[in-house]
Amino acid sequence: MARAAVCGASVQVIGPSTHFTTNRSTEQSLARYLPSPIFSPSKLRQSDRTTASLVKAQSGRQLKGLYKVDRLRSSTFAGESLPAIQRAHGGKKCKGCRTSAVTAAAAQSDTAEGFQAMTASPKRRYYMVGGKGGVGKTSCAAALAVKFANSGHPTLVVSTDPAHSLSDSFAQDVRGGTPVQVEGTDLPLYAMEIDPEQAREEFRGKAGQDGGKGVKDFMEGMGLGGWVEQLGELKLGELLDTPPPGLDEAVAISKVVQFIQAPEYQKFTRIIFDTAPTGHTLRLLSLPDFLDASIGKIIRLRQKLSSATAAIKAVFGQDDSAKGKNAVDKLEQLKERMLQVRGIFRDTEATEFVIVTIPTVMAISESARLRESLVKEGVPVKRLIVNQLLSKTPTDCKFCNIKRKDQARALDLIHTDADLKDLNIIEAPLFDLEIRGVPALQFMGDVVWR
Ligand SMILES: Nc1ncnc2c1ncn2[C@@H]1O[C@H](COP(=O)(O)OP(=O)(O)OP(=O)(O)O)[C@@H](O)[C@H]1O
Repeated sequence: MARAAVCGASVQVIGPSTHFTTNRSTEQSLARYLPSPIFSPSKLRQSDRTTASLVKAQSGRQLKGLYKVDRLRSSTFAGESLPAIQRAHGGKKCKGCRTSAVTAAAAQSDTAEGFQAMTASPKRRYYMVGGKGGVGKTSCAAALAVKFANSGHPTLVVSTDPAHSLSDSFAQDVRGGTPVQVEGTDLPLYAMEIDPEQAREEFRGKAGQDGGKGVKDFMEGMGLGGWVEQLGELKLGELLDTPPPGLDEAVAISKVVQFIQAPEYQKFTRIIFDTAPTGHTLRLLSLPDFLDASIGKIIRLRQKLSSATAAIKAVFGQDDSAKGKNAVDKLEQLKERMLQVRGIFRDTEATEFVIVTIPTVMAISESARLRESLVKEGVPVKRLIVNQLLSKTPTDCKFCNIKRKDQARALDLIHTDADLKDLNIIEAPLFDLEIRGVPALQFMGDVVWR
């Protein structure tokens, strides 16, 4: 993961109807999300002491006292700098950076559905958060999960990205493939990372060990060469032994679907998927159709050949035949679940894909391609989060001013891009500390999701 950027000593968020302005650093503002017991005066710096009274005055749900200020401080804070910023300032701290305001304008259009509307329905809703690698998908997904849980919705956030960072984001181990209650809070908040290797194992069959060659030879021998081409497309062996990119995630998501249909998980009314970077997601989207067509062919073929048991034995041997059947059965199961996944993806009532980007031409171009593909696949998209934005107010920091102009140009691109301009654009600031742990996520959630 990239280190969080640090330029900007205060946070100012301006929305159409709400104004949240503070002259404190993110770290200080964040202190209000911490439980009062941790504010032992001896442990606090002067700046924290001033916010301690704020915390005490806070009403509502309190986080359990697991997240100490020291722990929050272990990451990156204002005063440290990104190497590039340091270089721009000859290795010295930048006064301009320290005094500039990070501004997030939650520029929601009048027709856009705000967070309140997102929480309104008691029915289960799915949110898929995706975009280019490293833009802040996990942070936005986890922050949304905390926010939903905070608004009373039992929430499950699931990472289906084979390179997980949900555990890092919550600063807690949520690996293991089953929902784990998030510590440090009494919120109805659960998280899980799917172990791709474990999921893959479940679908790995012996029939794939020969790369599917036995199946092809057999079919050619049966005068069914025409099917071989189509089977070649399926790459049965690869599918089972070395799954193509996207299959891990498909298996992972289908596992989640299986999970959330179980009675004990019916309680979750908000389910958030922290998805893999764009390329994976696009392949994943086309997988249900691919599996449907390819596995469908195999299944039909099996039906046609059911009388040819002896010939099957000749190719696979008694045992291998059984294993081959088992593998195909597993694929059939996978196909069924993938069809359910596709159903969820395309359910405009229940599902929304949230694209996260950063204000760079490359990330925006990728977001536009993602949106285009999502439209083609019939996946509903309403929102685009533009993350890590610098304040729009010029300061005496030369580097920041150049960067700011660069970001403004990138933002203009969004507003004119045919694939993106109709989306509800949510502008999220670049915070001056790394977003990590429940209090930080809660802080981010309150800024981004409004
Ligand atoms: N608005 C922000 N301000 C400051 N830091 C941020 C912001 N958004 C994300 N970060 C930080 O950027 C890093 C990458 O974020 P995150 O893991 O959420 O990205 P990702 O898109 O999920 O990455 P990957 O594609 O690797 O899964 C983390 O250290 C996170 O704390």
